[in-house]
Amino acid sequence: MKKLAIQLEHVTKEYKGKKAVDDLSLNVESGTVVALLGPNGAGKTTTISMILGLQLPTSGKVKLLGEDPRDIKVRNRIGAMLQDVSVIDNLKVAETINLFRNYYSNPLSLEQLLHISGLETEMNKMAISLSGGQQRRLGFALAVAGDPEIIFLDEPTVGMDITSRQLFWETIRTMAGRGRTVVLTTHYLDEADNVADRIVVINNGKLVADGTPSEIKAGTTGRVISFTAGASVTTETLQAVPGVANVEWSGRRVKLASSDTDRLIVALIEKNIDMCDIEIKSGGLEDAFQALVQNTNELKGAV
Ligand SMILES: Nc1ncnc2c1ncn2[C@@H]1O[C@H](COP(=O)(O)OP(=O)(O)OP(=O)(O)O)[C@@H](O)[C@H]1O
Repeated sequence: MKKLAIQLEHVTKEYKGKKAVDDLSLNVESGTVVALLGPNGAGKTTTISMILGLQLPTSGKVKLLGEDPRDIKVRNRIGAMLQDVSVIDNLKVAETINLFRNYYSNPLSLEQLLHISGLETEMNKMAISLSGGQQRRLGFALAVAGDPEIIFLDEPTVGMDITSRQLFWETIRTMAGRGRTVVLTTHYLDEADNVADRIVVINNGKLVADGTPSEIKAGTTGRVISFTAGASVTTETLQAVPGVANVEWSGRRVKLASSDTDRLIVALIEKNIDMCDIEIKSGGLEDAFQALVQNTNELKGAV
């Protein structure tokens, strides 16, 4: 069996009585790329910051590489790029990278780090003068400067252009190929689909799905009904149909995600919704995600 890089046992984090993370249990094997998905406020950042030892859980246990995350020996073996990347004033890109390399006993070379962050031509620029996307790439170089065993990336590709994103994901796959564990959050589901070995979906602080991208997509959830709606159909008329929460429009074409498309189509017909060119199919990851989130919100509402 592979070694466990991360262990969460019944972890809960409360802020003023409100649970940001609610009884979350999760094991991550070394060498896996895990994408943590969930809508805004689902608890992804809070989960990562507890795994990193930046926040303590209200209850439950967190282990990183088998140890307490706050243990200094563990901290040297991990790298993190959090949402706000800030750069040091008065230092050039190469100087900033070298400063971080000096913290570690076996850092990657400056050349490697400039290459994987795509910052070779910017190496002599002041870090503060970089664009937002370039600063995130610098943040990535700093996160991996020590050649960490586990890399945490909180929405890493925000602000990056398409070329930078591609280089970035290639680097992540290469690192995973070298046995590194990568935990990332993203709102770009196609990226999670392409890069992750495993997808963990969180909603309202709870785990709602866990599997490979194809397992998540193949689940009973994530089926989609789409149709062209007649002029009388509005978001309000659709939301009055049982089982409809989110209505997605594209011109007159409507898309409804549901865990039970059979029941939903019957309900739409019963309500005399004016529809033509009806299609029912398994959705992509985006659809699976929408349906999972919608289902757990409905369950929460029903409690
Ligand atoms: N320091 C804090 N004090 C009080 N509430 C907090 C604090 N940090 C987070 N929360 C709350 O905990 C919940 C989870 O927040 P968290 O930032 O972990 O979500 P997220 O999934 O990372 O969201 P996003 O996708 O928007 O980054 C939210 O309701 C948030 O308002």
